[in-house]
Parts: sequence; C-alpha cells; structure tokens
Amino acid sequence: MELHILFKVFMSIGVVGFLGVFLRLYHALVVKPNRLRSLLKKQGINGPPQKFLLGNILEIKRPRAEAVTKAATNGPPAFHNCGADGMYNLIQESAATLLDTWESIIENQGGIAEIKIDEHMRSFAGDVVSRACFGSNFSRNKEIFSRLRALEEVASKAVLSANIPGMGLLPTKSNRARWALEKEVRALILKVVKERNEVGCENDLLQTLLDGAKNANLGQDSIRQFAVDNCKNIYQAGGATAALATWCLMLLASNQEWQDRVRAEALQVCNGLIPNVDMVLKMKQLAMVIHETLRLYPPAVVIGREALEDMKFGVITVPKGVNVWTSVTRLHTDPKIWGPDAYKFNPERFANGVTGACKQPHLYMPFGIGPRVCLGQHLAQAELKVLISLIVAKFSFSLSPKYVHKPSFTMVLEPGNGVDLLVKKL
Ligand code: HEM
Repeated sequence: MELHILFKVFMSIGVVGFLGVFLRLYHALVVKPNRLRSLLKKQGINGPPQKFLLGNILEIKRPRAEAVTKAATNGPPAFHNCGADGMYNLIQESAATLLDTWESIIENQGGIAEIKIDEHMRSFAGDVVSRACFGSNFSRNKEIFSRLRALEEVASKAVLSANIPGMGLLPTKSNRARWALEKEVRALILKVVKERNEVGCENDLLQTLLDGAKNANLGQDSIRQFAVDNCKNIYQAGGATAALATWCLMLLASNQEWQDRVRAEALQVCNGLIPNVDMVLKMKQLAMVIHETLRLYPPAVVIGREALEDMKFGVITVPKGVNVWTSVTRLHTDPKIWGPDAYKFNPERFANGVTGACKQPHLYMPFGIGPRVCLGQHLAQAELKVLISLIVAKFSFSLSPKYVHKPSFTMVLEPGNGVDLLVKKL
C-alpha cells in the first residue's frame, strides 16, 4: 500500500478515536451531571437521602442464583459439603495457625510482644474464605487475594477523584494501574473457573455460583462476568471479615472490662475445648461485642442500589437508572436512633438483641438488607466468634502506645495506621 494511503488510514483512525474519547468525556462531564442536577433541583434536594428502607425495586443488576440465596440464609454449612462441625473445624484450623504464630512471636520477644495484627487477620480470613468457598487451588487463591489487595489500594486513591466526572476514563497513572490489575484479577479468576470446569463438580460455593450462572439462562459473556463479579465479591469479603476482627480486637484491647467479660464466658463455655456450633451460640457477651463492633465500624460503609424504574421515596422521586447510596455509618451512629451514647462503645445495648438496641432495627444493616443481603454473614460471624474466643482464652492484650486512631476507607472501613497490640500469654 502506498505511504500516503497508509498515512490517511492512520489519521482517520486517530480522528475517530479522538472523537469517541471527546464524546464520552462530554457526556460524563457535562450531560450527565446537568441532567442529575436539574432533576434534584426540581425536587428541592441538596444532598442524597440518607434514611430509608431499601426496597425490592431498587436492585443490583448482577443476577443472584437461587441456590446462592439459599446459602445466604442457611449459614456456614451451605458453603461446603463438610457440615456444620466440619466448617467449625476448618475455621479452628485457620485460627490455630494464627495462635501458633503469636505464641512464637511472644516467646521470641521475651514474654510480651508488640504485634501489628492487621496482616495476621487478613491471612486468617483469607485462609477461611478460600477453603470454605473455593475448595482446592489454594496457591492461586493467594495470588488473587494479593492482586485484589493491590487493586483496593489503587481504587481507594481513585475514590478521592471519583467526584470529578470523567476522571475514571482518563489514562492517568492510577487509572492505568487499576485497569491492569482488574484485567489481571479477571484472568486469574477465569483460570480458577476453567480449572474447576475441567476437574468437574465439587460441592462448594464456587460450584454453586457456576451452576447458578448456567441455570440463569445467560449468554456466554454474561456467565463469565457473573462468575468474575461474584468470585471477586467473595474474595473481597475476606477483607471485610479481617477488618471486623481487627476492629473487634482494638475495642477489646481498649475496654479491659469487656475483654475480661468475654474471656470469662469463653473459658466457662468452651472449657478448653475447640468451640463448636452449640458453644458459639451460648457466647452471648461475645455476640454483643461483635454487634457493637459492627455498629461502630461497619466494614461496608455504604449500601448501593440502582433504580430499575422511576420510583418515589416519600417526597423524593428517584429516576430510573440512578444509583442510590445509603451511608451505613451515619445510620449506625445517629443519636435519634441509638440514644445519646450513640458514639460510645457499649455492647450492653445489644443485651436484648438488635430490636432491644435501637428504635428502628431495620436501620442496623452491617450486612446489607433485603434480597441481596450478604451471602457470608453467618460465616463471617462464626469465624469471628471462634477466633476471638480462642484468642481471649490464650492471651491478654492491650493497645500499644503506637496506635493512632484513623478509620480509613479503602474498599472496606479499616484502621488506617493498622492496630498494634501488646500481647502476652496467659
Ligand atoms: C464482616 C464481614 C462482612 C461484611 C461486613 C459484609 C457485608 C456485606 C454487605 C454490606 C453486602 C451488600 C448487601 C446489600 O447490598 O444489601 C455484602 C454482599 C455480599 N457478601 Fe458480604 N460481608 C462480609 C463477609 C462476607 C463473606 C465472608 C462472604 C463470603 C462467603 C461474603 C459474601 C458476600 C456476597 C457474595 C455478597 C453479594 C450478594 C449479592 O449481591 O447477592 N461476605 N456483604
């Protein structure tokens, strides 16, 4: 082909590409914000609505298989074919690794050790979620966790610029890093899926998800997207459980009275045995502490829904296609709902469950609400109960003077500077 023709072809591709990028930016920067602003102005709204019960019409577009919904309501055993006792054994095995590590650190440091607990909690929660939900292929799971963690860090920085429309589309350094990581995570997850399809059936959550996608009458691309989205969700959920465990230990470290109460209960109920389902159900003080931790430091700070049709919330009209976000932290710390001590750590408020603790129990939503409520809520709470009861039975701990209170939002609400504890063996 002649040189000048080649030149013309390249020029036309360039012009079309440039026009495409320009139109996308114009829509994101000018058309969309103006349309939303005028809609909200018409309704006299200055900020997003904060308090309402999320209805069924506001939905997440991602499909959820029926079998997966069953897993959400049935509790931990539905994740794997090992039964309730097997699931508790699995959690206990992961916790044992953490306890052994702490014991040897304490021994090496002469009886009392300063431990930054965040990474330990992440390994524990990651270990449980991989084994409970994805069965085999542990090393690949580890790789996915580490890439997702990197993705969370990049994405959390992008949150700062998320309010500038169109920023997510520009090939900035952080956007390029995010796109590359997203591509990598997607490829890794699809590899896990492919390997599973080749190996055949197992009886775990991954299998439930894949069967659910196949039975949902979706096209090939949607099946792959369904698998990637749901697997990503579950891997990231390990991070939420780790954050919850970290906050819970921070609160027990700074509230010695509650640490003593939880320890006395764990020693009395478990009597040196590995906690099982019945024992965990008996630990009421621990349940109260976990509820209070989830109230003050809910790892998922917002719940989002998309309006699938125009709808009304009281005086507010939500047009089809608009995403609505509810601030969980705001609902959980509103003195009108929780009383004047709303910001105080007071697990006693949950002595009679959630209904006894607040005037409108549906506004307590650490695991979300409605048909898309968290799939792993029972697993996460079981994990935490087993881990904390084993820790308090073996160690006493207080906050290190190094600790700086800095709740930060990455993909979940985490202690921004980590949590350093002074730990000694009992
Ligand atoms: C402390 C730990 C956890 C917290 C605070 C948490 C919180 C949440 C929240 C707020 C949602 C959104 C619910 C809604 O939109 O109404 C959610 C969804 C979800 N969670 Fe969790 N989660 C945790 C642990 C887990 C674990 C361990 C798993 C894995 C087994 C898991 C799996 C999921 C899945 C698959 C969804 C999506 C459900 C759907 O879209 O249908 N979560 N979680």
